[in-house]
Amino acid sequence: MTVRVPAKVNVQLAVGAARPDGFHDLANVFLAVGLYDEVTVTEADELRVTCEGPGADQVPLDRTNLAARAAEALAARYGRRADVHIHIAKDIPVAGGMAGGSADGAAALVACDALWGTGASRAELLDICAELGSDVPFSLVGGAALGTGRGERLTGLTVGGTFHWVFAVADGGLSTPAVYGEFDRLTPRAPAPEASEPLLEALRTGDATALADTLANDLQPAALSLFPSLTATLRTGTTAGALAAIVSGSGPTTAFLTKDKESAHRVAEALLASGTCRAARVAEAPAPGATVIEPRP
Ligand SMILES: C[C@@](CO)(OP(=O)(O)O)[C@H](O)COP(=O)(O)OP(=O)(O)OC[C@H]1O[C@@H](n2ccc(N)nc2=O)[C@H](O)[C@@H]1O
Ligand SMILES: Nc1ncnc2c1ncn2[C@@H]1O[C@H](COP(=O)(O)OP(=O)(O)O)[C@@H](O)[C@H]1O
Repeated sequence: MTVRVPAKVNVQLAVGAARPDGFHDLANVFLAVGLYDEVTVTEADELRVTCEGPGADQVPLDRTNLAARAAEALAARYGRRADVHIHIAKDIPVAGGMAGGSADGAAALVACDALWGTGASRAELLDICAELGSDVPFSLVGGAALGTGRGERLTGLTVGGTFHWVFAVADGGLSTPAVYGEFDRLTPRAPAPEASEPLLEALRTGDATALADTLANDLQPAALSLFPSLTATLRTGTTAGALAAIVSGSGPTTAFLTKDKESAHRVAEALLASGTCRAARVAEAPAPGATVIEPRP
């Protein structure tokens, strides 16, 4: 059973003050983008995880892997053993602020559900996703959604067109808790987070210029503080013609919104030539959430 699952970019990430449980309340506008991991699950004697692709050496293969945790959570709920081999074909940058681990968790859950024929409802699967991590429910649904609470409570959003993006993959990663910690240090009195109406309108109408004017990431100053060279990457992309440049989530991947496909390829070439990133990837949005691709439905 093979499931394809997309990466995400946060077109708005409004962050409130730290809560007593250590998490932050968010207004998190997720957009799924067309960079995908593929997770294949097959029956085995015991739970085992393998991984191939860029950054595979940084992916844990033990029970801390989000895909393994997803399989165990579903198995526990249905009183069975999670005896599966999970193979992850990685294309989403690892530790890059594009929710690669969350994507693999959601994909493994959908794959195991289909393999075992559990018949779990969408609501049940979303509950398990929320237990696994704040970003995991969005990886399941894809498209675009507003995440509130710690990001796990989703409201689907309409997207009225295709957006063209470039993602600059940085040399190295950033830890999500470290970036939230730096946010707390830099923002002693964060206001309550609210979704931006003009941004939601730009998504609804599919207007790239309007979306570019409204992109906002409250974690960006913290990511730049921990990874100062990203400033040069952001500048390179806008100089090359991107409509806007932003850090993706907690970073260090940077995201560039462009007018069309041609412009995206020009920006990607300029980013690569500048030497300010390790790789530049072109992708369209929105993309569908975790979907079974093999056996063909
Ligand atoms: C920042 C975002 C933006 O979408 O993603 P990335 O850019 O890292 O992919 C998310 O908020 C990351 O979500 P996710 O990576 O699922 O986080 P979790 O596993 O739930 O939590 C990891 C840690 O991040 C911090 N955390 C996460 C979510 C949240 N609303 N407030 C937090 O403070 C906490 O320190 C927590 O212990
Ligand atoms: N299936 C997985 N793929 C990638 N990373 C994983 C996975 N499971 C757990 N992790 C851990 O999650 C951390 C964050 O990785 P990732 O989800 O790719 O980035 P981000 O949280 O920045 O979006 C990694 O450093 C890794 O230790």
